[in-house]
Amino acid sequence: MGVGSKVAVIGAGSVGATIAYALLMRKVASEILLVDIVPEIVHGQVLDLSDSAFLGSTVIRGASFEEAGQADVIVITAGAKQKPDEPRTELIARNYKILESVIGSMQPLNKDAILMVVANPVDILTCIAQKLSGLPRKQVFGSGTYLDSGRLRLTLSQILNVSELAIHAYVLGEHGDSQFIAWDSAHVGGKRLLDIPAIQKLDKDKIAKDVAGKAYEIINLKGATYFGIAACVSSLTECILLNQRHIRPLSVYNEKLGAVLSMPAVIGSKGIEEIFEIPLASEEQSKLESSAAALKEICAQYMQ
Ligand SMILES: NC(=O)C1=CN([C@@H]2O[C@H](COP(=O)(O)OP(=O)(O)OC[C@H]3O[C@@H](n4cnc5c(N)ncnc54)[C@H](O)[C@@H]3O)[C@@H](O)[C@H]2O)C=CC1
Ligand SMILES: CC(=O)C(=O)O
Repeated sequence: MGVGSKVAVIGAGSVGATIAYALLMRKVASEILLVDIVPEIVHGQVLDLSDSAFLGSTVIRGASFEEAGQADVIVITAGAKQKPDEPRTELIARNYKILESVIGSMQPLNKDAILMVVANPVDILTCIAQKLSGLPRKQVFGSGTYLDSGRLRLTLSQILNVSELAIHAYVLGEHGDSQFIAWDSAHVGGKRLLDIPAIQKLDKDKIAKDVAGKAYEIINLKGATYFGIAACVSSLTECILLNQRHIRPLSVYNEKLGAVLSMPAVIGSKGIEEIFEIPLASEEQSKLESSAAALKEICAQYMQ
């Protein structure tokens, strides 16, 4: 556990509360501060979550926006969620206002805070948060395609019958409809995935479609997704508090493309320590560039 470390979770709905629960179970922070615009939600979630806190020694409590702004790690989940079949980008008008209000209410922010954006559309909101927060860019990133990459690794692990942890394969670009799989750089146990016969005969377009469509499928069935993202955020928080320097596909600013979107990045106690340029096939590079162009344009509209 990061001794004395405080993690603030803004937005105590399904995603915020499940992240708080995952953090409690993972025992990574000393204190979790839960914040929401609706005080009754915070009160109810804190009462419920505190019943699970005996499994660790983390304190969970409600807090003000000002107090949350002084935390070591601030996770922003506040925002509207997708309706069935609604693309994430359609949330931008509603969630831009919420993000502006949340960041404004937390000012002045702890200058060393790491701000992790989870609310959607995560790439565009991260781009806006980098500007509004006033923090250095390396301290502000989004959960990006870490969740999508986990969905891909789960599928591949079932095909190859090996642990997900043995598979190094990324979904990159937008955490949304224009995402793509970086097949060319993917490997398992030191072997290129594309050299393995079981992978060669796969319908890769179908895999990409299923991975990108998994959130839609879950939302159609039960209204929201929250367990997968909670696992990702609790793991990223641990990585920050313990300076683990794992490489994760996260929404980060790409200098060359002038846009925020997912690339593999080293994450540690100072936030994004380095962005990893990985080899992409020419078709993958084109997909990355067109994702970047679309995201850059939307972000620019909100930055004027
Ligand atoms: N990046 C990712 O991979 C994922 C992102 N999400 C996104 O997370 C967001 C939250 O989803 P859910 O928790 O399911 O929604 P939810 O509706 O259950 O919770 C949202 C919470 O935000 C609160 N809120 C609204 N305005 C606020 C403000 N100004 N300040 C503080 N709190 C405010 C609401 O009161 C509500 O409690 C959505 O944008 C969703 O699309 C969800 C799953 C995965
Ligand atoms: C909702 C969302 O962004 C996801 O589950 O991927």
